[in-house]
Amino acid sequence: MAKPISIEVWNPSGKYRVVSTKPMPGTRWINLLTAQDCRVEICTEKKTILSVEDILALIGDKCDGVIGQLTEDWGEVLFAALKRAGGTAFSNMAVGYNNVDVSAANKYGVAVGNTPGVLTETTAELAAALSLAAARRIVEADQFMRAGLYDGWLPHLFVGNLLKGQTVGVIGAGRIGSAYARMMVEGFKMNLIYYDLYQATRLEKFVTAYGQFLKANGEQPVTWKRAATMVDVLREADLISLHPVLDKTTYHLINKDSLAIMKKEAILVNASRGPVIDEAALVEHLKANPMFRVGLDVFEDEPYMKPGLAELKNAVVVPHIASASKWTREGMATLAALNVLGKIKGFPIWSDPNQVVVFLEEKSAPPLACPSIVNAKHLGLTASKL
Ligand SMILES: NC(=O)C1=CN([C@@H]2O[C@H](COP(=O)(O)OP(=O)(O)OC[C@H]3O[C@@H](n4cnc5c(N)ncnc54)[C@H](O)[C@@H]3O)[C@@H](O)[C@H]2O)C=CC1
Ligand SMILES: O=C(O)C(=O)CO
Repeated sequence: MAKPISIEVWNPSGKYRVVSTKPMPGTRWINLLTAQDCRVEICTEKKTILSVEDILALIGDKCDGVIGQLTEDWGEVLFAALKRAGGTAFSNMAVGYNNVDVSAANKYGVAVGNTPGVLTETTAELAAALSLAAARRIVEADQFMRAGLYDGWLPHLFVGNLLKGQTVGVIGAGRIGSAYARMMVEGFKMNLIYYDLYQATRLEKFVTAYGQFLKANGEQPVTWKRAATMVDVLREADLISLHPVLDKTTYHLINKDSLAIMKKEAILVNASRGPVIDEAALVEHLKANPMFRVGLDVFEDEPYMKPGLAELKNAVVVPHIASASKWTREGMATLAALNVLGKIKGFPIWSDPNQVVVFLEEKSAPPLACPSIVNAKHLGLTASKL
C-alpha cells in the first residue's frame, strides 16, 4: 500500500473527480474544470517523478480523469486502475506521448490526450538557441569569463562556426521541425535539407519563396532539398536538428554508424526525445572529435546523463526545457485539462489538432470540444464540426 500522498483540492463538492499528478502553471486550467462541476485534486508531493504506485494511490476508488506528465509510466496497470475507478479520460501535459501505452488505454476505453501546437514555436526557439550556443561556443565562453580567464581580445579566442550559407538538416519535419527549419533558413540564410516520412510541402514553399525574395534583392538565394534517406542529411548538413516522434523506428536513429557519416565539424541538436540518440556512442564520438559539437535538451535516461557527457566542453546540455515559456506551459495545462474535461462531458473531438489557439484565448470561453485525443478514431469518438 503506497503511503498517503499530499494533495490540494479545488471545488470539493464538484461532481467529477479530476486528478492532476503535478501542479501545473497558471490557474485558467483549474477555473475551466471547476466551472464545469469538477473537483480538482492536485498532487503536491515533493517528489519529481511519481511512481506507478503513487499514481494508483492518487486514482483511488473514484476518478473520472487524470492529467499526467511525460515522466510517468502510463501503461496497463494505470489504465486498468483508472477504468476500475470509473475513469474514461487521461491527458499527457505534453505533445509527445511515448510514455503512454495507447493500446492499453484502448483496451480499457480510456481517451488519451496530448497538447500539440501550443509548444511548436517555443520548442523550435530552444533548438535554435542550442544551435547558436553550440556553433558559437557560448557556454564555454561564459564559463571562461566567470573563471576570470579573459585577459584581452585574441584572434583565436573561441572561434566557432558561421551558420550563414551553410546547410541545416532537419530530421522529422513535422510541426516543430518545420518551425525550426524556417527560423534557421530565414534568420540565418541557411540552405535546408530535410528527411521525413512525409513531404513538408508548406515548408518547401516557404523556402522557395524566401529564396526568390533574396534573389530579387541581389542576395544569394537559399535552397531546399527533401532527402530520399536520412544518410543524405547526415552526409550533407553542417547543422542537424532532430525533431521526430520517439517510436521503434526512431530509437537510436543516431548511433555510432550515423555519427561516423556526419561531418567532423558538424553540430547536432536534440530537442525531441533522448533515446533518438545512442548517448553512449555520442559521448565516444564527442571525445574523438573535439570539433564536433552538440546541443542537448533531452537525454536517454533522464534525469541522468551518460558517463563522460558532463565533462565534455563540446556539449551544451539543458534539462528538458524546450517548451518552457510561460505562454506555452500555461497553454499546455489548459489543453490537457480540456482534453480530460471534454471526454468526461462527452464533447466532440476538435477537427484539427494543429489549430488549437482558439482554446487558449484568455478572454473567451474555449470551444466545447477535446483539443487533441490521439486514440479518438480507435474509440469511435466523433469529430467536431466547429
Ligand atoms: N524537448 C521538449 O521539451 C519537447 C520535445 N518534443 C518532442 O518533439 C516531437 C515532435 O513534436 P511535433 O513536431 O509537434 O510532432 P509532429 O508529429 O508534428 O512531427 C513529428 C514528425 O516526425 C516524423 N517522423 C516519424 N517517424 C520518423 C522517422 N522514422 N524518420 C523521420 N521522421 C519521422 C513524422 O512524420 C512527423 O512529421 C514530440 O513527439 C516530442 O517527443 C515536443 C515538444 C517539446
Ligand atoms: O511536450 C513534450 O513532448 C515535451 O517534451 C515537453 O514539452
